[in-house]
Amino acid sequence: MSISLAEPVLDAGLWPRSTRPRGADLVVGGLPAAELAERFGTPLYLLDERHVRDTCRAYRRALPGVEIAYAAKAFLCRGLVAWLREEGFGLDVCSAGELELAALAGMPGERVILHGNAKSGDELRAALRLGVGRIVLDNPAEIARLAALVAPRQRQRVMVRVVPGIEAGAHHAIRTGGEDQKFGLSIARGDAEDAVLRAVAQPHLELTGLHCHLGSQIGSVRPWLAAVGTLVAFLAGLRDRHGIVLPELNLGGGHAIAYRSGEHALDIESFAIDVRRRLARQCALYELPVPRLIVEPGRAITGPAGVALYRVLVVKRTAHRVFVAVDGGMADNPRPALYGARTTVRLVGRAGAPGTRQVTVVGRYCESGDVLAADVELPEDVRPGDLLAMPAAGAYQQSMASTYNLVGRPPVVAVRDGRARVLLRREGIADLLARDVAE
Ligand SMILES: Cc1ncc(COP(=O)(O)O)c(C=O)c1O
Ligand SMILES: N[C@@H](CCCC[NH3+])C(=O)O
Repeated sequence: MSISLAEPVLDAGLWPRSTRPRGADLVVGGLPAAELAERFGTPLYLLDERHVRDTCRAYRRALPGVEIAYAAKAFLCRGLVAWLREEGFGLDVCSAGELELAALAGMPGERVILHGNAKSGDELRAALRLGVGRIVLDNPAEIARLAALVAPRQRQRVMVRVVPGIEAGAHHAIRTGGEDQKFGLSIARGDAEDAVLRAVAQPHLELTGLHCHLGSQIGSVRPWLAAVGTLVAFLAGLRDRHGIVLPELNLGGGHAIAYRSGEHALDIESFAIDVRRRLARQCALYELPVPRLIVEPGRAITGPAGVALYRVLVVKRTAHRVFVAVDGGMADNPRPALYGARTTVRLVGRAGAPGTRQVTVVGRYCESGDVLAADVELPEDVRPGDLLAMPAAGAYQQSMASTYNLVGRPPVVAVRDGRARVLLRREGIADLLARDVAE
């Protein structure tokens, strides 16, 4: 049986859980996509609040006793931080901007973890002022710099980011566990051990443990199991050689989600069971106390809860392909251009012709590489004015958006139980011009 994309069939793993077909439209968070596009304009990003909250609860159920810090770089705004705070999550931040927003949104400082391979003095000072739970040290010089900033009677908790020498992640640009990259300190070269010794020698720093982040969009538990092996062996070495026993282990994020039919998200329950079992076994082997775990998922929390809506402006046939040009593109979603990322596209708001044609969905920006979805099937009568929806749009799209060509960034609207609430408003030309202060 052949199924046309115009028919109301949904791949349940791709769209926010509240998504339902209604005629030719999709209803998300109880609201028809076409109506939301009319009301808020396009491009438009929707975020299903219940989906975010349900995912947080699934993580907490799967990982009792584990500290979970959402990676703010995936997407951040005050409304989201309020949901995360209520769901018992912390926040992983990597800039003074993310840090200040977290504080403004009422995230308790002790639940915040500051990262960064090149933190500025202002960022370190802001972290100390706001009382962040942990600062993750990424290079030896930072250890003395931070220690010098801590007030005389204060003690700042820190972790050391280590490189376990494990390659994992969907694209070379988002792999951070291998030896040849800018983040962290190599265990194999002895850099990590040197940093641990420097950190424990600082009376104003309290070293609580190790951090490692292998990469992003990792679909199998295996790389983390390998990392646990390496990290526990290193912990045992620290104890044997220096009498240092560290009580915490932060395994970072990187949990994969599905962008297209047939792709699988990382199974968080298997992750929880397998990682904890491996950790317990390795620690027993070395007679080490089992460290308390921390994880930092970003994409897995907000990615699947998001939908991007675009309006078709132009359909152009060339000798090579049919281009469907929409009113957004690489500035609001740079992932296809940066990582060759592939996504799903669906016509919404009207029933298309039963037959499909292969098209390339492109953006409106002045780059030939501004391709949102190459070689996808859409109804053969796709035309200007049509509305296209793309799922799994809640992470690393808005947060990496730019104002290229002086086009403002789209709004983000939370949907829940038939109600819509603007989280981030559309950036207008006045916003863009306001930065330009020279006469
Ligand atoms: C230190 C750290 N933690 C967590 C994450 C979150 O990654 P993801 O959104 O893939 O879960 C990242 C980004 O890859 C990171 O650099
Ligand atoms: N921006 C990347 C993820 C980077 C994670 C950074 N540590 C993506 O869209 O896949």
